[in-house]
Amino acid sequence: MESTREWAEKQDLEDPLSVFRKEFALPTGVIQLNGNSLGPLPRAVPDALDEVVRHQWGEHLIRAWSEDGWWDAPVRVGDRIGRLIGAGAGRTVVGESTSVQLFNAVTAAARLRPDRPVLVSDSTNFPTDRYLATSVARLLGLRLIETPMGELGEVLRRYRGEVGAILCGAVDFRTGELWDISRTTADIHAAGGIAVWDLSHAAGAVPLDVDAAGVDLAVGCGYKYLSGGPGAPAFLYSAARHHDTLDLPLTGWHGHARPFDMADEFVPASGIDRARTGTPHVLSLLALEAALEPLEAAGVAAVRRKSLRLGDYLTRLVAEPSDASGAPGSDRGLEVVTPSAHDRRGNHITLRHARAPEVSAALMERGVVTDSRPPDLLRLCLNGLYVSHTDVFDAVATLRDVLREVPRAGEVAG
Ligand SMILES: Cc1ncc(COP(=O)(O)O)c(C=O)c1O
Ligand SMILES: Nc1c(O)cccc1C(=O)C[C@H](N)C(=O)O
Repeated sequence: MESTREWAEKQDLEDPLSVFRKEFALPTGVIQLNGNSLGPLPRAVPDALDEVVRHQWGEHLIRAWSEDGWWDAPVRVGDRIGRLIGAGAGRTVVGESTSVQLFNAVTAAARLRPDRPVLVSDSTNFPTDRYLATSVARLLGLRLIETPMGELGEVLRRYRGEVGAILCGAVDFRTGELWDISRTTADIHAAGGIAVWDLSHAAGAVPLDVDAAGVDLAVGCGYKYLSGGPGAPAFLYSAARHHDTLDLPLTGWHGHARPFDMADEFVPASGIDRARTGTPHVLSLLALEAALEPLEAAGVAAVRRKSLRLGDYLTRLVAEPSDASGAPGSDRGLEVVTPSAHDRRGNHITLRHARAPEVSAALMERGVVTDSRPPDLLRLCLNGLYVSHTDVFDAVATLRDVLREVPRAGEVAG
């Protein structure tokens, strides 16, 4: 009987991934369901940082750039993230914020199609993506067309021959909807465009194969499913076929072919090294590197399988009668927004409730960490790497308690 806590506990006992939970320093009494915003602290990180700070920086000083591998870290960590997203070696670099890398990638993509006057941007994407696409269009004098992902095909048909860079979000940060990267990229190529994907809500959560999908450029956060910590550097991927012609706007000296020549002119490095910018944020970068270990050991495919099971379990529990009167969950004003099909959803489940911000705040007070997005969306991120069936059971039980107290819009609490 999956509506009992005992059933959930049994699933956890049989779960091969349950060993990975102890790799994270999860606070007692807290259920962490917003790893799509900030992943929890991997236990390996404090010791790794201690080593970097006290030993490498403290004792080796500038020698650490070579002796401790600081110089190579952006590409070394890039290769490790590359393996998680289906990128061959030498195609992914780590550094800067996601926003900076989005600017870098979209500008470079538009420059790969200098004769194309239109830049397309996913209107359902995270705001920073949309703001940056707008800025790139202004800077390069391009016409910006914003479209929801569901209507991209129509836009590509209408502007065929005119579209250059197209910036898409792989997973809708609000609804959790997952888009077909391979098919969409093929459609973009058929229209002569360059596909730039924001993989922030997909990397480390959904099995990806950016090389096989023909993705041109991709960017993603280091602090969500990669658990690299607040402000962890982002990654930038570029297909190898673009490396020689990639004209990135951020021409920092670490991306120079011979940085220590201290030459007058910028000559881009070959390969993905040209996407390096300036001195990397070494502490954050090495924290991210240490954070990757549990995910690498578990494997994205296994984590995804479990996360999908957890998502199915959560939606079934939410739909169950919520009280003795037999009222189904939806009668408490809840609606599941995220598509149920596995190939159409990312790793968070979004519920609609008229008072989502209050519900999320009340859950937080009771130790269930979720978040809400305006105006009425409650997001619950189910990362199979550290979230258990029991967590889901307890979170839904708490949600029911909260819904008894938080009235629907226009309803008096009772
Ligand atoms: C899809 C997406 N892109 C980008 C970002 C953030 O960019 P940055 O790390 O620069 O704040 C987020 C979340 O904050 C996001 O969800
Ligand atoms: N990046 C964040 C931040 O700097 C502060 C608070 C939240 C975030 C997030 O990551 C939000 C997240 N990208 C979202 O999907 O809404």
